[in-house]
Amino acid sequence: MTKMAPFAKMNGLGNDIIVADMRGRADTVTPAAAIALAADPATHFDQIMAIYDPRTNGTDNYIAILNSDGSMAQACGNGTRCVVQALNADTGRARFTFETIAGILNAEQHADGLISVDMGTPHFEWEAIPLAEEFRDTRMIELQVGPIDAPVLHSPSVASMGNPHAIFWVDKDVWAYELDKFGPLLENHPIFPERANITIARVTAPDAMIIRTWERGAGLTGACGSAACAAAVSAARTRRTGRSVAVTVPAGGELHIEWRDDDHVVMTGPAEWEFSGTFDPTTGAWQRDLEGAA
Ligand SMILES: N[C@H](CCC[C@H](N)C(=O)O)C(=O)O
Repeated sequence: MTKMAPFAKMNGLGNDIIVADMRGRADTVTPAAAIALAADPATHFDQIMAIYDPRTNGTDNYIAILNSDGSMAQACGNGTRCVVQALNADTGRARFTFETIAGILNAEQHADGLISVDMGTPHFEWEAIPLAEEFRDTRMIELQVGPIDAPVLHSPSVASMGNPHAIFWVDKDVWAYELDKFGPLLENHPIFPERANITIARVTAPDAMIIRTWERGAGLTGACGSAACAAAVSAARTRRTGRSVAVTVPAGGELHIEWRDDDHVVMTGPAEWEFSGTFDPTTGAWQRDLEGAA
């Protein structure tokens, strides 16, 4: 049996996150361990954020992101805020530079407890998202669900925040759509060779929108930070909003997204600790820490 590793069950606005402390170890969190932890209702998560020792000079930690189906994700905004809060509690530091498979990102915990993550720059080229075929205008690609002459959802914007996103604009209440039914079909549509995170978005003001997301590899979630970023930049690009937007997420609560003039997207929001335990990174066997234990 491998040595147990500490973890914290946390959430970022209802996005269920496990922060796994893999610092100082040579082993990794396996897809099998992720699938086992996701299957247990007590530890069910949307993403595991595994914190490793740094691989590159100038970075604090390497972070691997696993979805609940065991696949890897390039970005997880809500999870990154949870990592910052966990490391802040451990080290007292407020600013961090992380490396992920998608690159380097900076994050900071503010005095009021909110956490900002610089999610990097968005990409809109069809090859970058990626799409299976060329689309000159990624503000509105040809894709629809429902009857051909009366589609329920159609013409999404597509964007990469390191990971692939499609945003369907709607006028009605976002809860009126059967995202549990359409999400899996769209996530796995052949137009998305690496699958995609699927969001429906309703703009409610020039600086506000409400979204729901079907996440690649995780399904319906309480919130998806990178989708909020992808929706905000897509809304600004299509002149639905300005570059500073409050995004309401399904679990309730808001993320603030700022698309800065230097093209970086900065997401600000809370993170919440739920409980701590230890787990076996190979099998996913776990136990809860005793309440009040030192
Ligand atoms: N919940 C995450 C996104 C996970 C993305 C993942 N589902 C994928 O791209 O495979 C967030 O807050 O950004």
